[in-house]
Amino acid sequence: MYRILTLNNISVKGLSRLPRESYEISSESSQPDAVLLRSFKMHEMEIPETVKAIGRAGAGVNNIPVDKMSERGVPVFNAPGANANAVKELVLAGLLMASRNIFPAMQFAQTLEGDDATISTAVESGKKNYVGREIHSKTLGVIGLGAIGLRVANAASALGMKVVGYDPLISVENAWRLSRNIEQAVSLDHLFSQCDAVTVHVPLIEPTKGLVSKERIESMNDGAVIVNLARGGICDDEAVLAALDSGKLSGYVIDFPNGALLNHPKVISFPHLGASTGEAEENCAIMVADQIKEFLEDGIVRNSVNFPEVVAPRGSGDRVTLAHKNVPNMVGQISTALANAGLNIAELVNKSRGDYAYTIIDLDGSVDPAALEPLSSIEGILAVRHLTGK
Ligand SMILES: NC(=O)C1=CN([C@@H]2O[C@H](COP(=O)(O)OP(=O)(O)OC[C@H]3O[C@@H](n4cnc5c(N)ncnc54)[C@H](O)[C@@H]3O)[C@@H](O)[C@H]2O)C=CC1
Ligand SMILES: O=C(O)C(=O)COP(=O)(O)O
Repeated sequence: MYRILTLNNISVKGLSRLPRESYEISSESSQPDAVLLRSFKMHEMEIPETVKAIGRAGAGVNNIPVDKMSERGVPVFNAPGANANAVKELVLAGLLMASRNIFPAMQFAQTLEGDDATISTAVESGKKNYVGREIHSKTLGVIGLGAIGLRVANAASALGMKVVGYDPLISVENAWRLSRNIEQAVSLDHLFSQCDAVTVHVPLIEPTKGLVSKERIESMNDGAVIVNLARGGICDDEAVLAALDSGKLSGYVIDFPNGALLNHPKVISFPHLGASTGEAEENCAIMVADQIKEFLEDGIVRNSVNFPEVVAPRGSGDRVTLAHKNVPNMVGQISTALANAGLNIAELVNKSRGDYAYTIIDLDGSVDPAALEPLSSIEGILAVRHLTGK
């Protein structure tokens, strides 16, 4: 029986991929084999030694101590692209809300009273206070052309915007999928200097902290809009508020409000709503539950953010998986330890990614677990698992 600890509500469609005959799923499991979560902040949590994998039903992993898990040989999985359409749609909604003063105009409409003729008169005289700007022909900068940024860039271009993109690490696949109408910005400074609106779609990591800075905002066109459905901390909030007050910016759309932003009339705050659609919640939960199942049952690593992708069809014998440091002679030492134990390797796959590597070994027949004990004492080995033949 595998034990799964859930730290957030995970879509039932996803959880149903883990059959109850072999999976016990609980929000209170004390010795879990794996953890499933969304935005729960794990940094302060004592993560039990029994945890072999963590599955983030979503994209961002800044709520998970990924480095600590890497050192324990624990893969952290996410669900790339599974909520990207949901975020794209809310980005477009936010951009339109900011451009057309939709929220204050709605608030005005809700205050109207009287008979139909009175309301109609008030509507016609009041609307001049909410005149907006069209997004058509305006320039949108999209920072980060991953699953979300790619979709936002293509959709905005289809709506008639001039789109400029920036992503020095863009994947080949996404570069192919990007509309050829999207221009490539040579630098972030160059992007900001030509934009009427900028939307950020990068992870919150050291190089992206404060990326939307005072200087860059000042270089934008007057009355520009910033959209941040990525993470708080990517924009310098103090600079954004000053630019809203001076009129340099006309709107700020944020999915991660804080005390300073909440009451500003030009800030459009959403309660971290980007991925909150039934479709996205299901997609994410299904993807990550499948990946956790494959890992627990077959040691397969797919869509991990800290270990390489290692997919190998299962043989009939026992399987040994090893998460280890990416240093010379690991495979040599592992093979020697197995040979010393009299074990014959049927298949071996080894892949590395940065400082870490992962090896799957299929053995001939079944193996006494004691014979595998020497593997754990090889320097640089982080986690060893023995999966008995199917
Ligand atoms: N508001 C919400 O509910 C949601 C927010 N997010 C946030 O959006 C972020 C992006 O999500 P996805 O597009 O799915 O991730 P992704 O991993 O597909 O795309 C991220 C892109 O950012 C690029 N990038 C990384 N560092 C960069 C830098 N310094 N400058 C420019 N580009 C850089 C990468 O090359 C990659 O193409 C997530 O990390 C998460 O923080 C994601 C989903 C939902
Ligand atoms: O996928 C992400 O990065 C998100 O921010 C979505 O978070 P959530 O799963 O809605 O708590």
